[in-house]
Amino acid sequence: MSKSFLEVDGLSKVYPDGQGNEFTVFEDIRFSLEKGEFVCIIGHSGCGKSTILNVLAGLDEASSGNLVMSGKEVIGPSLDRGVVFQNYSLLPWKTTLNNIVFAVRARWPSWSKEKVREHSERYLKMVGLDHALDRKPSQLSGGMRQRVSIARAFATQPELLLLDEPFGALDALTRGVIQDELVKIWEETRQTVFMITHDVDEAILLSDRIFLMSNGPNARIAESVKVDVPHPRSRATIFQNPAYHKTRDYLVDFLVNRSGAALPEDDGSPKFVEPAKGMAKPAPTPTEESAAKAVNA
Ligand SMILES: Nc1ncnc2c1ncn2[C@@H]1O[C@H](COP(=O)(O)OP(=O)(O)OP(=O)(O)O)[C@@H](O)[C@H]1O
Repeated sequence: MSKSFLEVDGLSKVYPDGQGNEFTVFEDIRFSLEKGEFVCIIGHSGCGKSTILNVLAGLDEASSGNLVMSGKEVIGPSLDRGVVFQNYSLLPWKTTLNNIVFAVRARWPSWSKEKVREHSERYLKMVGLDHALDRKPSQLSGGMRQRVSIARAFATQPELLLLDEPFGALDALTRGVIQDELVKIWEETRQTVFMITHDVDEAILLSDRIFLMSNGPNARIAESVKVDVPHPRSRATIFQNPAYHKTRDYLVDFLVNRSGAALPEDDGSPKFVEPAKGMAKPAPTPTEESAAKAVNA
């Protein structure tokens, strides 16, 4: 059987609850990613999204389970996995360009100075920052800093890019502009991305698939939702596609009505659903009996 690029098998995270008992944040998390896929994960606060991302990054350890990328077990952090957090972590004493150069040089130590510079500039151009190469982070807006962080992460071409709510701290207008830039840079590079977001529209704009997590404790990745909207996508036109609305309705219904009790398949893998082909799980129509119970409750 052919293996996927990334295989996550039976991951769980358990903390002591401070009263001598254990608290299971999530359990039996199973999923796979294919090379070049963009997958977002959505779930209510506290279900364990950041913990899963940190485990993928090698910055945290799972209590149990396996993680295999390109046939090799993932242990500890590596340049093969790049991370962008909500709060940009640029080196304040270096210019925009040199923040990228620093990372590119670490990734390819044998490259010439010219090649490193040309490569770094190309990625800054992709996020519209070629006019700000010589500015220090303190001379950039929050949105510009986050664009540098994204350019830096893509420029080092990690096998897997992990984005933890990268736009969470930005205002809605800036967020929209950078979402379009992220679409553009991903269209050009087609890197494999795993991203956390709380924004349903952002997830649909960016993803090939969206993982839906049930609420914690004992959270699971219950569903894998296909986003059947052709690439290239743009914020300005995506809402014209009927698949966008069907997918959106499906996600909102999950988050509002179903995330408390949603379960994956019996083998632990997420249920695969394609909302564009019709609501895979319509809300149950109330029967006379259930309606009477609801009225009398
Ligand atoms: N060091 C720790 N000790 C005990 N519990 C922890 C620790 N770190 C995280 N947790 C708990 O693990 C759970 C998952 O946290 P995590 O940050 O992964 O959730 P999340 O889904 O990313 O949340 P949010 O959407 O709010 O960012 C939370 O209930 C949190 O309180």
